[in-house]
Amino acid sequence: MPRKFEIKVPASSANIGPGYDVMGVSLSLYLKLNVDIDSAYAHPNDTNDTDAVERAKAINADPNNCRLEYTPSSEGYGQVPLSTDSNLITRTALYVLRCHNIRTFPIGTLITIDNPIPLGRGLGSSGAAVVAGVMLGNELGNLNLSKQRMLDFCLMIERHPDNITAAMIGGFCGSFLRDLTPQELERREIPLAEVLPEPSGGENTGVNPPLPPTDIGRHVKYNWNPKIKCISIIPNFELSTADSRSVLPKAYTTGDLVFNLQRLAVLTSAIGLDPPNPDLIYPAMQDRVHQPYRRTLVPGLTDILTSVTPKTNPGLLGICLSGAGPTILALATDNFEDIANELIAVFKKHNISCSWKLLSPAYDGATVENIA
Ligand SMILES: Nc1ncnc2c1ncn2[C@@H]1O[C@H](COP(=O)(O)OP(=O)(O)OP(=O)(O)O)[C@@H](O)[C@H]1O
Ligand SMILES: N[C@@H](CCO)C(=O)O
Repeated sequence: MPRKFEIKVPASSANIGPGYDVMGVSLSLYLKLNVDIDSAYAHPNDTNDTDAVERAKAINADPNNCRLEYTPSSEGYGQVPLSTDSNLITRTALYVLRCHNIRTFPIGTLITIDNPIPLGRGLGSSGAAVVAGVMLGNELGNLNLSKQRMLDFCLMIERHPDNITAAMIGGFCGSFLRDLTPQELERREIPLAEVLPEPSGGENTGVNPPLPPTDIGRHVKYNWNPKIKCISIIPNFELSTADSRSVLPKAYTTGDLVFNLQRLAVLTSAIGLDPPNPDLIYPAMQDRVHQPYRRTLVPGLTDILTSVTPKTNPGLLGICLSGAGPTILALATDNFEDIANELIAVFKKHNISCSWKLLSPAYDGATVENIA
């Protein structure tokens, strides 16, 4: 049966200052997958229709029966792999399908991806790609997995829960990973290469990958005062999450941990209060667990985090590094353009140029809509 549907997954900003690997907010910037399945695409009747013949060639050349395209305006266009064995979204979908004994996509699958989320900038591009891939596998395999179960699959790939929980569930979320039994832990710590084999080998690969343990992640959704908007200042360079995690220490002092825990406890409620209080939010967004160590990777970060305040810029509530950086997230109720220009000017002093976006929380999280 031919079928068309759209998967939509929001960007996200993780940590929000003190909530390293714990907090995240989804943002109104959406990765979209347009999926069109018709077995007739693989065998066109009209051999004079050059588009149909090209489409069939691409589908039949792919070991997983799929033609994958990005819109030319997409972030990552010409950069991300289009082979379904290598692309993060389709590899993730194949992982989910193979866990359920389905080896490839349905014959004649066309996927067009529109991605406005900049890659490697701290706006959860990989989290959105993983969530989209898990939802794609769920739809293509008619698996009827719940969002809670889909999060387990996401956690086998992106192993911290903050971005993926916000992207899947929507809104302002807190999350943790439950204690796993030694057997479950062994399964979850299987190297990524064994979860997502590359190349996948199409239908000739007979071995199923490891199923995730059940209910790995636990989460809550906090209130977010809708007057609070998210200004994202996006520097023109990429910083991979892996590199940005590699500079963090293995242990912390009690003083630094208590500093973060105190702020985290206040911030989770302060963001829902009305009116939003900058005297509470600005200091509660400070952090001693990741931002101080990432200063070496983001020129100007110390300046940004200290020189632009609610006193210098009315309307501003708080500032932090977005995810692993280098994007800066500023929460504000007013004067968005002035605040953005001020932050861009600080980066400019450090020879970094930036673009900016005014975003809001994406309350619905990831969605699937049937088109036909
Ligand atoms: N839409 C996409 N299609 C294919 N691959 C993607 C897509 N989005 C992200 N990726 C992959 O994820 C990588 C970026 O992931 P990374 O975790 O380093 O940064 P991020 O997710 O943007 O930032 P953060 O996790 O700090 O929010 C890209 O280089 C690319 O390999
Ligand atoms: N909590 C993660 C988010 C980025 O994926 C980090 O800061 O490394």
